[in-house]
Amino acid sequence: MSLVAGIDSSTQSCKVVIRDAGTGALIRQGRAAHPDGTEVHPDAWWAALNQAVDQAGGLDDVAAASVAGQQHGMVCLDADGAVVRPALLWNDTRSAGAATELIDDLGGGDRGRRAWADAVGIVPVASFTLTKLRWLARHEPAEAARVAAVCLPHDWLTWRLGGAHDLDALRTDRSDASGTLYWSARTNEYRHDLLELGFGRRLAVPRVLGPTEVAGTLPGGVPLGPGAGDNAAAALGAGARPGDVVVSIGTSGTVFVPTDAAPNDPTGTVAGFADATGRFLPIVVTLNAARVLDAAARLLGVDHEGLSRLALSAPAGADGLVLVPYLEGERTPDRPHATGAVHGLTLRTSTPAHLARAAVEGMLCALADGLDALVRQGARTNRIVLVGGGARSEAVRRIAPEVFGLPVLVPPPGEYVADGAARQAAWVLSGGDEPPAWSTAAPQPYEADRVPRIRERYAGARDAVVDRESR
Ligand SMILES: Nc1ncnc2c1ncn2[C@@H]1O[C@H](COP(=O)(O)OP(=O)(O)O)[C@@H](O)[C@H]1O
Ligand SMILES: O=C(CO)[C@@H](O)[C@H](O)COP(=O)(O)O
Repeated sequence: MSLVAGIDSSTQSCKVVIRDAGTGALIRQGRAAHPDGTEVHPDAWWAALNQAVDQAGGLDDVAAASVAGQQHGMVCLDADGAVVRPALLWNDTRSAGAATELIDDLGGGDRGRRAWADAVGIVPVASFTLTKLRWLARHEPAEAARVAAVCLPHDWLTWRLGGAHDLDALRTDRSDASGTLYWSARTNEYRHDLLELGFGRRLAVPRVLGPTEVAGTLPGGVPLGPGAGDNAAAALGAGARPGDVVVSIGTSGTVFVPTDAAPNDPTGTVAGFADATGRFLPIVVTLNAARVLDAAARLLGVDHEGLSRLALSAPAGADGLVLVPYLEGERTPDRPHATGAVHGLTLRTSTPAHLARAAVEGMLCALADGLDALVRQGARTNRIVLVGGGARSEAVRRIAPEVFGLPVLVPPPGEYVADGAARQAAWVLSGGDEPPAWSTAAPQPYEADRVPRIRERYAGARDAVVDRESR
């Protein structure tokens, strides 16, 4: 029996799974927390990775390993390979102004957005790496002057695992490269000109590998796969089939479908990422998902189970109470400075149950808006596959079909991003055109009639929010 390791360095924690390369059976696992905040030194990810690997019984007996991770985070290295400053993460919105400037640089407004979508398949918002590089160049010129190379969280961790020091040894994969604004999933090429436009000069960047190319080796010669962005890895781990829309409720909320054709959405709502199999991954991402539930539970003084029970005890639509979930600002829609809001308070709706229900519905409505955008881009949508920490909530599982209007399948709770990385590692070993077929446990189906008034009421409320107070 050969074993493979899959690692997910996500926003809140690092998760490691060790699986049988042939069958996919779970053998061991581990996890360790990451620090809070939207600016994190990569050394903290390295420490968590080592802790999670130790908890998973080490990597001495694995035949291959791959790292997946949160996308877009700006990891800047100097000429000696040292980290220049803590990484700005995907959910750090300080570069919102830089995103607007980059759109202006290519003609401004709709023209600028279309130019970016045509060039690299995505339109600048604060999440994407190049906006962070522009922010760095403008606000920290001394640090910017030291930067010799830029890479992403999963690239850096793969490089460290391989014991490399040389910037030439940096590797990435198509899925993560496609979220930078300086690599095109459609042409499979870097746009060094756009990197220079954003940062002011060219930088070394990782070589972009195909789905089963080797990115380095662990001590002892064990191959490291190319890795992937977390959503592409989740698609691989959840075994999404044509017509399956994956909805992941983690720190971010994501809605995506693997496709053969590159999407092109000049509004920027649908990002044209690549997947981890050589295809594409049209995706809509929100900044507010599981943490909205965390916040609602905190506000109501209950745990997740309590929140779920409360939400399910209120009527569908919460008698008109609507929670707009922009607690971290928002990326889709592009409202980086927005705050959340509660609308429809009456004596009747002023109960913990109504608020709990409104929190679940509001978070899901934002994702359902994303699903509509994917459909406008031609996505086939037969059913929802619900994953991520928030999918553990019974209320989320039962309310999701009412909001999405599609059957919802919930695979057994698991670490689908780490599983996708493990499956990629097994694919590196097996070779061939397709990843190994792993048998998966049957998902739990959830069906309910669509309740149109939930989304209608949300649509009437979602723009009525105020911006964050400037600090
Ligand atoms: N039963 C539950 N109900 C609602 N949310 C949950 C539940 N269990 C975990 N979560 C939340 O899920 C989030 C973690 O999910 P995860 O997918 O691991 O996130 P990430 O990949 O962004 O680190 C946390 O915010 C956690 O509080
Ligand atoms: O920004 C994106 C994708 O565009 C996020 O998916 C991040 O990659 C982090 O995801 P989680 O840690 O919430 O899974």
